[in-house]
Order: sequence, then C-alpha cells, then structure tokens
Amino acid sequence: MHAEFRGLGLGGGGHGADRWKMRELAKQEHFDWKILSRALRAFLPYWPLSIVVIFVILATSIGGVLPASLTQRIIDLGILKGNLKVVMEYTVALVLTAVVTGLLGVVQTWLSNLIAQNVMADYRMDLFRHLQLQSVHFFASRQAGELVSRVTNDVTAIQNVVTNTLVGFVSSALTIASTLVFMFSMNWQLAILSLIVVPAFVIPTQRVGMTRQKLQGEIQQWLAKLTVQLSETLGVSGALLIRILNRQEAEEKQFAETNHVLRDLQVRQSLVGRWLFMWINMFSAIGPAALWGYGGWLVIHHRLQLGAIVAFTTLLGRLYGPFSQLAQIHVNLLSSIALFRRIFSLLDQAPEVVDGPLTIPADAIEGNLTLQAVSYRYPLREKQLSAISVKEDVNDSHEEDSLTQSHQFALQDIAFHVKSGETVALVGPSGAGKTTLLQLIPRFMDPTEGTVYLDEWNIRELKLQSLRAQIGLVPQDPFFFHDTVFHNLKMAKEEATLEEMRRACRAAQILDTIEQLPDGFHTVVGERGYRLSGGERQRLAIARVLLQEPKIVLLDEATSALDSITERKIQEALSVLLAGRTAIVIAHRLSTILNADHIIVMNQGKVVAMGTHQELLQENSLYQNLYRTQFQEQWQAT
Ligand SMILES: Nc1ncnc2c1ncn2[C@@H]1O[C@H](COP(=O)(O)OP(=O)(O)OP(=O)(O)O)[C@@H](O)[C@H]1O
Repeated sequence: MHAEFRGLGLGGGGHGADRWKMRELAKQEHFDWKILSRALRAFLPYWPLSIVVIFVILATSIGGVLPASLTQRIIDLGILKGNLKVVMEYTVALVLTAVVTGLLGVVQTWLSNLIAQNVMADYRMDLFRHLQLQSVHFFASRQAGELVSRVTNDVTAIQNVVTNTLVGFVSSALTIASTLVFMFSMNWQLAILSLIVVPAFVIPTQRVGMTRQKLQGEIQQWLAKLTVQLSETLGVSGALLIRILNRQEAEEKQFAETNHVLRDLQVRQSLVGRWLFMWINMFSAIGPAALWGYGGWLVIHHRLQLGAIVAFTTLLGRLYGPFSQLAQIHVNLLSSIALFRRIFSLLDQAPEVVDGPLTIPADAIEGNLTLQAVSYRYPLREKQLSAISVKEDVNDSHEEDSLTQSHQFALQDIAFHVKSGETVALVGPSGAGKTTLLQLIPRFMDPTEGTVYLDEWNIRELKLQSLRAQIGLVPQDPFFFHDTVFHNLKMAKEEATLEEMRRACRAAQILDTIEQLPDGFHTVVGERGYRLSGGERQRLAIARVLLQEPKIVLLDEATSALDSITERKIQEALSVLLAGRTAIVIAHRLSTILNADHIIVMNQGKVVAMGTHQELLQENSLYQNLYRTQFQEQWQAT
C-alpha cells in the first residue's frame, strides 16, 4: 500500500477484525469524562516523556512539509533560473531533511512505545495485585479465561489508546496544521482546491474500510468456528465420540458448510479491496490533476510559479492520512473508554475479605475453634442480579420469588466448638454446606452473620497472614503448580531443607513414590507436569501441610474408594497429620469417623446432630442413612 494511504482505516488482515471489534465496543459506549481523566492519570508519571514526544511530533510534522518547500525552490530558484549551485544546495537539504525526519520518527515510535508499555505494565501489576486480594468466591463465580483476558487483552489494548488515540490525534492535528499553514501561505486558492479534494478521498475509503473490517470480523468468527470444530473432531476424545455415535457424515456436512461460508466471505473481502483500490487510484490521479489544471492556468497568467504546483501535489498526499485518522478518533476514544471502564470495574471491586490488624505469634495460639451463630449466603452473581432487576421492572413477582428462593443460605445458624487437638468429622449429604463451612475458617470468605473465633480472637481481627499460617488445608483434589516437587513443597515452608521434606514425605507415606519419579524431588508435577494419582496427590498435600506445621488442619477427604494398601497408607499419613492438631474433616472414610472426637451431621446448611459414632447411630436417622449408604460398604470390606 502506498505510504500516504496508510492510516486510512482500510484495515487489512487480522488488524481489521480488531478494529471492527473496537468499533462494535465503541457503539455501546458514551463519552465519559470521569473514566477518561482517570485513565489519563496513569500517564502522569510519564509526563516529561510525553512532552518530549509532543515536541518530536511537532518537529516531524514541520519536517514533513520541508521537502515540498525545498522542491519548490529547486524548481523556481534553481532549474528555471539555471542556477546549479542552488539546485545542489537544496538537494543536499532534501536528503538531510529525510534523514532527520526519519530519525525523529524512530525516536517518536520508541518514546511512545516506552510510555505505552510502562502504563500497560503498571495496569497489569495493579490488576494482578488487586486480584490477589479477592475472595475465593470471586474466582469461583467467574470464568478463569475472562479474568485472564482482562489482564492481558484489555491491558494490551491500551497500546491502541496511546498510538491511535493520543499520538494519532496530536500527530494528525499537527500534520494537517503545518501543511495547511504552508499551503495557505503559498496560494489560498490552490489550498482551498486541495481541501475540496480531501473528503472525496477520505469518505469512501472510510466506508470501504468499515466494510472490510466487518467482513474481516465475520471471517475471524467463522475461522474460530472452524478451529473449534477441527480441534474437537481431531482430538482423541472427540474422534472417539464421533465414531461411536456414527457421526462422521454429519460432521463432514457441518465442516463443509463452515468451509463454504469462509470461502464466500473471503472472495467478497478481496473484491471490496479491488473496488477500493480502483477508487484510490482514480482519486490519487484526480487530486493532482485538478491542481495542475488550475495551477497551470495561474502560472500561465503569471500569478504563480511552477514550483508551487509541484509543492502542492507533494503536500496533497499528506492530508489524506491525517484527516482519515481524525475521522476515526471518536471510535478510538469511545472504544478506549469502554476498555478502561472494564479494567476499572475490576479494580473497583472491593475485596470481600478485609485484612485484620492483629499479628499473633504462632506459639501464643492454642488452636481452639468456636463458631457462633454462623450463617453464610453466597453473593448473587451479576447475571442473577440483572435477572432480578429485569423482573422488578416487569413486576413478575412469581419468577422473582423463585430466584430469591434459589438464593438461600448455604449455612444457617451454625454453632460448635472444637477444643485444641480434637478432630471433628463433618458428614452430610451432597450440598449440605460442608465445603462452605470449611472455607470460612481460613477466611476464604466471611460469614454473612455470626463469628468464628480462634482461641479468644475473632478471626476477622487477625492479620490474614497470621491466621492462615496456622491453618493447613488438604482439599479433595489438591493443586500443585507446574514446578518440581521440591519447589511445590518449598511454598509451604520457604526455609525447608531437602532432609525436612523427606521426613514430611515419609510421614505422609509418599516418599517412596517421589523417589521413584524420573528426577525424584526435582520432577516437575502439577498442571502439565508428571501426573500423580489422586491418592498420591492427597498424600503429597499432606506432606505439604506437615512442613507448614499448622495448629489447625482442614481436610476434605477423597470420596473415591481405595484399595486396602492405599487406604492403610492414607490412614497412617492422616494419623501423623491430625496428631496434636485441631482438625475439621469432611469425612468420607469409616476410619475417620470412628477416630473422630465428635461427628457433626449437616443437612441443608444446618447442623442437625452432634455426637460420637455410637450415639448418632442410635439417635439420628439421617446419620443412620448416611452410614448405611456411605460407610457400611467400607465396614463390610474391612
Ligand atoms: N460458589 C458458589 N456460589 C453459589 N452457591 C454455591 C457456591 N458453592 C456452593 N454453593 C451452594 O452452597 C450449597 C452448599 O454447597 P457445599 O459445596 O458447601 O456443599 P457440600 O456439603 O460440600 O457438598 P459436597 O459433599 O457435594 O461437596 C449448595 O447448595 C451449593 O449449590
């Protein structure tokens, strides 16, 4: 594409699709000075750099006009007067101008990118830091991809704000201003003629650019569809399902459909491009032609010198791009506002769990736990909230009731006490609230009502670090980072030596397994690392807690049935883990309920009974039921 046609919004390739997305985003946005000024505040630390950028842009804009002026002199003062010295001098000046403006262009790109990348890094850091403060529920109620996209894509789009909106605006305005000043100072009639030609060029290119971007957006959507279909059908699980369901033909038909739509869209897109280039070529000839026609008449009548016409035709091209960019500025501005609105809405999300003031030394904590009238209700999700507000608008009380009813308390009026060193087993049907209860102890979220005490301290009063250092958690499906066993264990105790780790792993009955891994403690496990079995993961998590040496242990036992060797290993690991510690265990194994000091039976968010295994077996029908369905099989198996 010719240099002067750049920035006309023609949008080729994937870039066009992005521009279309920005346009769509801008459509639903309105000008919001509050958001804009807040966004601009992030640029404040870089104001000295920004001022330098503005000066560089100013210098480049003036530098851009110089070649036209120099050419004019070469013709009028040099060639037409037969003065070779003047021709030579101005030719050298032309070359120097090109070199200096080129260098200034590099400096401008470098500085504006420096500013943009710094602001982006600041926003990424702010978002990451802020997200670390959020409660577990915050993450549970969102798709991980959505948050990742906020921190990566949205922040990356800030680059667009700087290059297109800020730098684009300043540089277009200055280029137009410097060109027009020069044009009007030479000849006002030719200047007006040049301005008349510009809209004939800019308006159609804008329209065609939009069509191309729209088509590109559609192509991207269909390509995405094709990719999903390909990855599903060519993946092992998908391939298996397609064969077992005999869907080969149906899948082929679907693929053919997508394939054809893509083909047609791409043909259309390339044709739109052809018409546009015809138009551009026509107008890039018509503009200078008008100048030559009228300018020639002026020269013949001695009202103008020949060099001026050449200068005007050179300058004409400098108007198209900047005018097009200015015509786009509102879209850029509104889409930037939309992006910043999304980023700010995340940054403004107040953390549900607020840190407390008290730091308690570890040896001052005994580990007594008390829950007093604790209730918990999960916050409504945004979708549910908007559903309720829509229902309120149409006054549909029936549906509104059913929504609020489904939003019940997950825990209601829970009260119990666990003495230091005791083990409490939680049992209850699925959805009874056991996991929710466990999550309140390390303050993954706070009770809606009631209080949790650690010894005599309300846990809200404690520094989160101080509280969580005393709590070890073994979830049902423990998570490990994509790192070595060694580093995963180190996260529990920074200063732990390999020998300490070995001791913890031996106690957790996992040492042999780790030593048999390809690189022992230095084997990478976790997300895409070496796959440990469910039982192994739980024992490694137990080792992690043993290293941490907390006063309190929260354990969610695995539900899966275990063979007798694994069962014995887990039991031995647990006996070390629970010895001398306060423990709340969501129990799925007979041995755990038999060894517990108390058993708490939960149902529909409430504690329905407490006691020992024998007491409950005699008195509580729900427990009898649970025992028969969940535990008796294990009883018979042993
Ligand atoms: N993040 C959440 N947002 C909204 N509601 C939730 C959330 N997590 C759990 N709930 C609801 O809270 C109630 C209690 O769930 P919880 O997971 O605590 O039960 P549970 O006894 O641990 O069940 P299970 O034994 O099946 O794990 C359920 O009705 C569940 O649907």
